[in-house]
Amino acid sequence: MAPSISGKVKKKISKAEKKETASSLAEKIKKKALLERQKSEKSKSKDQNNQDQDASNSQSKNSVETVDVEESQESKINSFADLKLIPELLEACQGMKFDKPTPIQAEAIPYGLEGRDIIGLAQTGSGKTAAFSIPILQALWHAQTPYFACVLAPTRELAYQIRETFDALGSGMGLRCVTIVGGMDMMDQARDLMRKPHVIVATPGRLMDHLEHTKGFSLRALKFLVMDEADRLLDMEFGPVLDKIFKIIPRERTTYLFSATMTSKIEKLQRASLTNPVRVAVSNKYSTVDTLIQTLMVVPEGYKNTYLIYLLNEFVGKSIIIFTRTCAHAQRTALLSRLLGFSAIPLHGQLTQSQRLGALNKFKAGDRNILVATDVAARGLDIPSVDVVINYDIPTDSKAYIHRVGRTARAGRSGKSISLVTQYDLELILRIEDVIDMKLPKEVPDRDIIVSLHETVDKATAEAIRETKEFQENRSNKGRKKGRRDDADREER
Ligand SMILES: Nc1ncnc2c1ncn2[C@@H]1O[C@H](COP(=O)(O)OP(=O)(O)OP(=O)(O)O)[C@@H](O)[C@H]1O
Repeated sequence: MAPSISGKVKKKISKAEKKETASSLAEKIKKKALLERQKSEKSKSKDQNNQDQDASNSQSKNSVETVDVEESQESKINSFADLKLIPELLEACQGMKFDKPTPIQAEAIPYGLEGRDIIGLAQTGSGKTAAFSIPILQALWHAQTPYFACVLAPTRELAYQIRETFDALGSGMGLRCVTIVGGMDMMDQARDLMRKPHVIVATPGRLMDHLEHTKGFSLRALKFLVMDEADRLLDMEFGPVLDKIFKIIPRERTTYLFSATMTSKIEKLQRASLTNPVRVAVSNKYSTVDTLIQTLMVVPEGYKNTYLIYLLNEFVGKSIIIFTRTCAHAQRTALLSRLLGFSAIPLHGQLTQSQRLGALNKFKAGDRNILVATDVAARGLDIPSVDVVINYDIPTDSKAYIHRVGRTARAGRSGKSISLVTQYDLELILRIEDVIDMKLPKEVPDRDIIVSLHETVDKATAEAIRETKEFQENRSNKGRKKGRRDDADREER
């Protein structure tokens, strides 16, 4: 046991020394905490990826009984007419300018029409939503019963988007579809549910609220359950509420799991209680699309915002999504961009639901050409015009990287992604390169421009930090109820 400092010696330590000791100690503690955090983040993502990897390595044999349908098989389906769809659906596809089925649609829809459970795996932007909507609508045409299908999505914005696809495809068949998500009025939703909708698109938390509290509403008649972004929904933070939902919906039903990145963990898939599912995989486990150009920029400490503004200058006028790890980063980065004359808007979980929908609509309409978002916008959002995705913060989960960059280069269009990499991110980037099975080429900015920008950006950053603090104080002063978060955005703070 190290001898403790004697009383006399202690007295001699001057106040200044104590302060000095304290501040260097604080510095040490901060550094240690940062290292701990990075270590735990790395080990968490390493565990996550290793588990996934282990399970996928051994998954084919002892996984849920499935039939792999690889794209390599020459698909017999070359047109929507080949699918023998009802005329109303054929006309809807034509109206949406769907000339021919995408690979996932050509492979999955026939199994759906046969009544099979499906695990659908296809790249981002490849038409998975229509792949699961069409068989449901074809079956609904012959059944015409309320509460026929329920689609679960991990975020509110994605739920709205899926509802739009159902409305468009079901436009000729008197479809009644409702969206049930957090952050919106419960009474309005209860009224919508009493109108006996055919299809319910929901985030799990709010759906469970209604199943527990809305009189007369039940899913006893349910025939189809879809989990879009299924691997995300089967993550632990949705565990308890999903288990409750699985307990009260009929086991006699058709179940679809779709995603661009699928979990192979057997127990997770079994929780979704699939019956002899067919696994339709038209891409390998984790792949990004070929029309996407992906690069990275190594950023020196303290220069991240300058590099970001350098890129915004490079891509002036383009439609850009910037992804950050936390709400505060999203708010601050949007404010910084606006202070420097860019048309940016934030989207994150600390905004009200109407602010979130407003931000997304402004971006979709082109009123703002830069959306600064947390991972609440990483999955599923389909905004055809997005030209560039910038990873301001590198995601700790490699799957989040695939979904983020998949917001561009959709439906065969080209797109670009750039990731800003600091010395703390090297391990994460190596893991991402390993998962997507490609080395991300480095881009080097024009040094002179960086130097000329740095001071201005630094000043604007200080102002953006001040305004972000103000935003967060106002928000907590309003005492916004800490409702349950539907959004699976575990890294939002
Ligand atoms: N057969 C088709 N022909 C042309 N465009 C299509 C077709 N099917 C879907 N699309 C369009 O492709 C875009 C992407 O579709 P969707 O959002 O369903 O992709 P996704 O695979 O679900 O993507 P993500 O994995 O990011 O959720 C949408 O704009 C959709 O309207």
